[in-house]
Amino acid sequence: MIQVEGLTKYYGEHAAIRDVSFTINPGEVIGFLGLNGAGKTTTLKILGCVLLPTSGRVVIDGHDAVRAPHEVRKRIGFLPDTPPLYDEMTVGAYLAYVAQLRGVSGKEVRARVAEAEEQTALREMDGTLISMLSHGYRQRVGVAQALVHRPAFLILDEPTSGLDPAQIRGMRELIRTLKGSHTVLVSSHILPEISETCDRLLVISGGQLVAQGTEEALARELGGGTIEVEVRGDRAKALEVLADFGPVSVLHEEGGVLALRVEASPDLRPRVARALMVAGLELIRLERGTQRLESIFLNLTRSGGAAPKAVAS
Ligand SMILES: Nc1ncnc2c1ncn2[C@@H]1O[C@H](COP(=O)(O)OP(=O)(O)OP(=O)(O)O)[C@@H](O)[C@H]1O
Repeated sequence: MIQVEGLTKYYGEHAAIRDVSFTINPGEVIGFLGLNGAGKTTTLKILGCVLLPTSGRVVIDGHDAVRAPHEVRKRIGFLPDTPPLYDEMTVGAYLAYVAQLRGVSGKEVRARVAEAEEQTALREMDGTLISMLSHGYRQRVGVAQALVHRPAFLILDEPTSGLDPAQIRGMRELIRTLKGSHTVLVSSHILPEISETCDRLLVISGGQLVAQGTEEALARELGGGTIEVEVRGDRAKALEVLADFGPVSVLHEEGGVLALRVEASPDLRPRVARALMVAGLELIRLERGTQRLESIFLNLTRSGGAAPKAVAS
């Protein structure tokens, strides 16, 4: 279990994070969501034992990150925003070096390197110089170095940053395969990525944790969420009916069918359906919108950290 209590970090006069507290249970995959400069990297570096907090504490499986960093480092694997790779080494040699640094015994090193390469689909790159790797493969080596000592807890800072769509899909699949065997904290400012891979979200804004919970629960608590409908009939009437529920946008219009999105809680779907039918519109489709997480996120971060703290589960 990971317990973070009242974590604060000042850079000079500037507080990068303030009074951040959360708990992560074994086996959970947690998304750490925030805009640029929100304080994600600072928090993750403290959890990764590469930065000391100004105040507050991090306890991992009963070990305090400041008082017992060695114990904590054994239990965590950290992919920083820039992976610490040595260009002049081969992938295999680098991973073996990292394994030894992290205390893996000499006779186990080869097996652990092979295991980490297997997990990150790097087997065929074992003998390749790191300087020859594409950005996507370098990210994978970054994840492999975080896994090589078999830590229970993995911290991944923006693992998909700079990857192309195919590589992003590969990284998402990799994170999914780690689910169950590892506890994972993965940061991102890319919403769909977090939504697809994580069990629960921590949302940080202006250095403060502004919400935590499942996507469903946050949508419920914070009134975020959208409803999408397709209707046939009087266009102006459809817009008028939906505007009673929230801001409306037109998604597309084809063959007399109008697709619309309204920013309203998906719980209101039965009322929206009734209102459209009462207004004489032909209802073709009505469902929970896919932009749900984005609207929650924008609601939470719009006020730059002044949003009320919401805990939902
Ligand atoms: N070494 C540093 N010295 C001074 N200020 C810093 C330092 N590192 C970060 N900051 C500031 O602390 C705040 C939080 O930065 P942090 O890098 O933790 O955010 P982030 O959420 O990871 O952002 P990004 O997504 O852009 O990486 C920002 O205002 C940043 O400018």
